[in-house]
Amino acid sequence: MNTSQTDSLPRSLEDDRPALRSTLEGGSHLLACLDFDGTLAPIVENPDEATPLTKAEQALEGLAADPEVTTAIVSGRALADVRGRIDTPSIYAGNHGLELARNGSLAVHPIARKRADRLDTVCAVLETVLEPVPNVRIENKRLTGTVHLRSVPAASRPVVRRTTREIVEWIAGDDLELSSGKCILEIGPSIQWGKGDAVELIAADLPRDTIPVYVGDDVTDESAFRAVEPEGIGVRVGTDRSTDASVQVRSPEDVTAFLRWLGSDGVDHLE
Ligand SMILES: O=P(O)(O)OC[C@H]1O[C@H](O[C@H]2O[C@H](CO)[C@@H](O)[C@H](O)[C@H]2O)[C@H](O)[C@@H](O)[C@@H]1O
Repeated sequence: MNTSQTDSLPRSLEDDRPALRSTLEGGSHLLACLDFDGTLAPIVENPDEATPLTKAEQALEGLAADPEVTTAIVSGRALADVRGRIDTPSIYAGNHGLELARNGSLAVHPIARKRADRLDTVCAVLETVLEPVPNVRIENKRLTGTVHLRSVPAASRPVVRRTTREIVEWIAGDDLELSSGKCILEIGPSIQWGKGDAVELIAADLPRDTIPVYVGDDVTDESAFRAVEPEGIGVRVGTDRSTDASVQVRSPEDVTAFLRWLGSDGVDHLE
């Protein structure tokens, strides 16, 4: 990266500096995979208003300009949605890894594609049935769906959870399943496929001694941490629960500082 100065690591990562350097020394290329909400973009009440921090975007642009670095966004959002919010990386995985755009082509998980009509029906029925609940929001992402609870009054949340579970079971049986995230219920195909699988696919195209780095904040990011560790570096945003990431930072501001450090001091340690 063309930077004349070395940036500092976030204070919470200072103790990890020797381990980070020695991991990077093992490779000649870096794969930097970033989650979007809660990682590059602070969590906000209205999902339509999520925007990356300007400095985070700039730090990512700096990394992406380095020929020794490949950057990717790996998001729970629909691919087209997240791509419209940040356009720096060359690779995008959307819907928790069920769709992957790279090298000018788009791959969609075949089972997720087959179950998309059922997902669409579930979302349409939920729109109608949950309509009386104040501020509930159904995000139909074509391959997965999200029921947003953040603005729903606490007293109404149990009924939203129960109704969603019943409707998914009634319409899709075992073909779709429910999981949870930050104030959301996620509805998706019941298959063993997640962000970690997408990260492995992306890494398989890169030089063998690529060091994979994954930064994320939510439950679906855990499979990606497991995919990159221990040869690479998993960075969890948040300190409120246990994680398979080996390092933790507190906020998207810390992620920005980490990305800046990676682009200056970090890449200098690659072979
Ligand atoms: O994997 P990600 O890129 O982090 O996407 C996970 C979900 O992010 C979005 O929801 C979350 O962010 C919203 C905006 O800050 C917030 O209102 C919501 O409570 C969070 O859960 C997105 O809307 C979902 O589709 C993604 O699955």
